This record gives sequence, structure tokens and C-alpha cells, in this order.
Amino acid sequence: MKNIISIENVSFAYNKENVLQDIILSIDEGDFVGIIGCNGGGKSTLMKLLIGQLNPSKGKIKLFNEDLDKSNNLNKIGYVPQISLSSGANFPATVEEIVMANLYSKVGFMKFPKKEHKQKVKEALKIVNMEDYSKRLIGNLSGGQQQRVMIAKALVSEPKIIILDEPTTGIDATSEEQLYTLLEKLNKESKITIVIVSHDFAKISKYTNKIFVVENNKVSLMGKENEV
Ligand SMILES: Nc1ncnc2c1ncn2[C@@H]1O[C@H](COP(=O)(O)OP(=O)(O)OP(=O)(O)O)[C@@H](O)[C@H]1O
Repeated sequence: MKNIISIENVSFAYNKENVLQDIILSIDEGDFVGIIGCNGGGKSTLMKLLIGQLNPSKGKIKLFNEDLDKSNNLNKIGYVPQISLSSGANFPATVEEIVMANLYSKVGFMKFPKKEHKQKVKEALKIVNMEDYSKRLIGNLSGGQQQRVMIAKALVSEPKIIILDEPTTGIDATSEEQLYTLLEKLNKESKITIVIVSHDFAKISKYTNKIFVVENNKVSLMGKENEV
């Protein structure tokens, strides 16, 4: 399988606090990757390094075989950050506005979205089964529905990889199962590589083909590859 992300001996520290040390990690096209580990272990930090929001203090990250810091391919990664559902409750934006926000670079500054942009938003919302909610304020949706909108937002820019940081926090078991089923479909049918951070080992084991454990400043691969 084609390698799309490779982390080579990367270390990272916030000020003097060493969070990740000499880590090695490889993700191939079509992988469904789980990232687990204890609280404060460095999972979110690792995700932020993958999307170029943080830079390694040592080592190299490659995206599609190019140095990530010089790469033009960062737009091929869709990122669904850890969200606090309560903080978004009063956010005065509709579902379609939230998803459209990821097309602003295509729409252009101070310009109105064209028909084609609206169509893309509609298609992304259809994939996550939220097309009937496009005019609703984001704060008036359930936690599971808000997460689906965030995935539509990531999908609208047609990514090759989607990275999700604990997307099931605060949502019920049924919505969680639906979310994983949706991710599985995107992975199998749309061939999108998925990287998901979670505390739920049982769920992660069921859906992923590769699991990395972030622990004691290190990242190790669990012996699960090729089982699925
Ligand atoms: N912006 C920051 N500045 C300084 N330290 C930070 C910053 N962000 C995170 N840290 C510290 O880095 C360490 C790793 O944090 P990180 O958020 O990556 O862990 P995590 O594994 O995602 O945790 P959780 O499971 O609780 O979400 C923690 O000790 C945290 O306090």
C-alpha cells in the first residue's frame, strides 16, 4: 500500500515540557487508524503535528512523500478537532454556513458562494445524512448531529485523509455507532484514509486496521495490522 504520512524520529516539546520523543509512525493510503493513550499523553499534539499546526522540534514529517512544512497537500487533510459541545451551543451560524466555511478559499474573500459551492455543501451534508438540517443553527442540534456537520465540513474540501480528535465525546451510544459506521463507509467506499483519536479501545479495535498507542512520550504500533 502507498505510504501517505510518515513521521520520522519526531520530537516535540511545549516550552521545556517534552511531550513526544523520537516517534516513528507510518500511515498508508486506505488505512483506518486508531490513536489511543492516557489523558495528557500527547494524542492531540500528535494530530496537530500531522496537520501542520505545530512543528516538530526534531525529525521530519512527510505527507505524500514531501516534507510537510513545504507541502502543498495540506488541503488534502480534513481535520475534525476536539470540540466542546456546550461552547458551540450559542454560535450564531447555520449548518450550511459552518460547512461552507471550508470553501471560503474557493469562494473568495467578500464574495458570495456560487451555485457550485452550494451544491458541494449539499452533497457533503447528504453524505452525513444531515441535508434536511442545513438551515438550522448549529447550537440547536444534538451532539451527534453536530459531529456529523463537522465531518461534512471536513468532507466538503474533498480530502484524502480525515483526522478526528475524540469525535464521540459527549454523544450517546447510538450516535457513536452511527458515526463509526459513517467513517467506515467513507473509508471503504470513498477510499478516504481515517485517523481517529479515541479513549474507547473496544470501538477502535472493531473498526480500525491499525492502532497506535501514545504513552510515556513514545508512540507504538499495536500488533493488529493486517488482521482486518
Ligand atoms: N498549548 C499548550 N501549551 C503547553 N502545554 C500544552 C499545550 N497543549 C497541551 N499541552 C500539554 O501537553 C501534554 C499533552 O497534551 P495533549 O492535549 O496532546 O494530550 P492528549 O493525549 O490529547 O490528552 P487528552 O486525552 O486529555 O485529550 C499535556 O501535558 C498538556 O498539558
